[in-house]
Amino acid sequence: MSVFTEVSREQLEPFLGGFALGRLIDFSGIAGGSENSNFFVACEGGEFVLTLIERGPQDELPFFVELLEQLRSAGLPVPYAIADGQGQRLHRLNGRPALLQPRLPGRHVEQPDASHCQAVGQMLARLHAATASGALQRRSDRGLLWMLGSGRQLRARLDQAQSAQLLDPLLAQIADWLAEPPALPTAILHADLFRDNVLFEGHHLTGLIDFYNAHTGWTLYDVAITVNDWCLDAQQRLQPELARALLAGYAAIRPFSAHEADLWPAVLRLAALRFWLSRQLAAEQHAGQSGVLVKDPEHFKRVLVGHAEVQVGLPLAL
Ligand SMILES: Nc1ncnc2c1ncn2[C@@H]1O[C@H](COP(=O)(O)OP(=O)(O)O)[C@@H](O)[C@H]1O
Ligand SMILES: N[C@@H](CCOP(=O)(O)O)C(=O)O
Repeated sequence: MSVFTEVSREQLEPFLGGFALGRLIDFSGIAGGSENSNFFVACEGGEFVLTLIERGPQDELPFFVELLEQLRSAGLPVPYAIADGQGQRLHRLNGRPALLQPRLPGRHVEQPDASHCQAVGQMLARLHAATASGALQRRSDRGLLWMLGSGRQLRARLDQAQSAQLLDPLLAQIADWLAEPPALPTAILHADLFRDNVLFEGHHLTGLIDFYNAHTGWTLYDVAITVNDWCLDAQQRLQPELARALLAGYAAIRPFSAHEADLWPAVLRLAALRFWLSRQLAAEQHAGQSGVLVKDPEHFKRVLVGHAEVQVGLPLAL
């Protein structure tokens, strides 16, 4: 499923009229998304992406508009909400909040090599550097407390050996972190920088998209989320060459501390658990529904198992 709310030419033309982008040439729904309704829109004045927001707290949309403006000002290749002739960036179309953004060039990389991973690491560090001041803040609805609660529910469905091996140590760690949060650097995290949210032209990174999970958090956690998607082999174990390249790309801009290096194995597992839990939840919510793309929760269980088999430490400056 990708377009939840259809848009007609009769609705789109007057909407676009407010932006002075020339005549509408063509538009089509985008099949790739899972959260919102997205359309590629071609006008005489250029190529755009129209997003109708389907879920999530709508009063938080100004946060995302502001975040993307801040990242754009820092020179990152991100989409941003285009202002109409009245200076409005947030709109409504067909009963939904609507944003019009530039269409970024490039394609998703299915099978990254070390050079792609290094570029992703660098770009993630730039994202964190641009937001580390703390001027913008957002709480995650999938933070440690949510993971502890959802993890305990998942535990009840696993056999004892599996929960003892995979979940119990991690849930104990989360409880400790909640009681005494570690002092780690924070910034705004993308928090979902998977391959389907990055665009490349060859080896040139041309776009970061889909910031709707962005929130304030430990930058190390964002690195872990990213490594857990970009740097795996076919059995969902870390591929050391790819992980080293991504971490080196990141560290060239934001060096890691010894404290981060100590916590890295646990944070990497935490990041795997987060998506195991959210996929499990989605699978249960959408069980039996046709047309809804449900991603395999077991994938992230295997990532967690893989972290016990292959480890790649953080590089530290000498
Ligand atoms: N600004 C953009 N430029 C180019 N392609 C985009 C842009 N925004 C979205 N897309 C395309 O649309 C797809 C779905 O967008 P995404 O924001 O990931 O949707 P969802 O939030 O529904 O998952 C992306 O995978 C990408 O191919
Ligand atoms: N990239 C994620 C999907 C986004 O996570 P969400 O549960 O916060 O919408 C995945 O592959 O599971």
